[in-house]
Amino acid sequence: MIDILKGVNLYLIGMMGVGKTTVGKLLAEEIGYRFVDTDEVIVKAAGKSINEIFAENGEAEFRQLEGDVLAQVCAYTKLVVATGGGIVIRQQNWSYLHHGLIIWLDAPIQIILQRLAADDTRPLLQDADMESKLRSLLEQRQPMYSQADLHITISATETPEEIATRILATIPSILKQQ
Ligand SMILES: Nc1ncnc2c1ncn2[C@@H]1O[C@H](COP(=O)(O)OP(=O)(O)O)[C@@H](O)[C@H]1O
Ligand SMILES: O=C(O)C1=C[C@@H](OP(=O)(O)O)[C@@H](O)[C@H](O)C1
Ligand SMILES: [Mg+2]
Repeated sequence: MIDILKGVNLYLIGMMGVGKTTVGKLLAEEIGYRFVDTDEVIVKAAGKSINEIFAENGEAEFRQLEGDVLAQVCAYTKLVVATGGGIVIRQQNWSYLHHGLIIWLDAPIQIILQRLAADDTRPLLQDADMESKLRSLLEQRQPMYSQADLHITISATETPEEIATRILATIPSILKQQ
């Protein structure tokens, strides 16, 4: 796997709660890559939480920081990058994502709802009607997520380890197509 990837970065995209951060760490361990989470880099650089950035600086500034972080990490190789779910909405981010292999983790809304029902760290989901909010975000973003090189649909019972294994098993076939 390491040989055929030739150091190319893996970028995980997809909705909040699909498991980009969780699965990304496992993928990196498995293939001996370093793991980067764009949200973690932003939080460290800003010295405040994602909630605080959204509340105090606004979403537009968060998106600017997110794009800046992506541009910086693209200079490195051998990375698994877990992105934030909204990274796909800026067209210019795609020029960076396309430096590597883009993997869309996709899960039914019901799975995401279960996972994030008690979560208060995603400012965009602090809405009385979380399900409608998720549906409208997905509707808006789906055409962009579908530009990924690899589409992985997750079932309710699949563990992060199983998902990472499935991704790694599928990568050789997409590399051949490119
Ligand atoms: N395959 C899985 N099965 C069960 N729970 C999961 C799975 N993947 C992630 N989770 C849980 O779902 C929540 C969101 O996962 P996270 O990796 O933060 O998603 P994302 O980075 O895509 O927003 C976390 O509580 C995590 O532990
Ligand atoms: O979908 C989004 O717009 C967001 C997703 C979050 O990351 P995760 O996808 O890792 O939850 C985080 O970047 C921020 O709360 C905004
Ligand atoms: Mg994440």
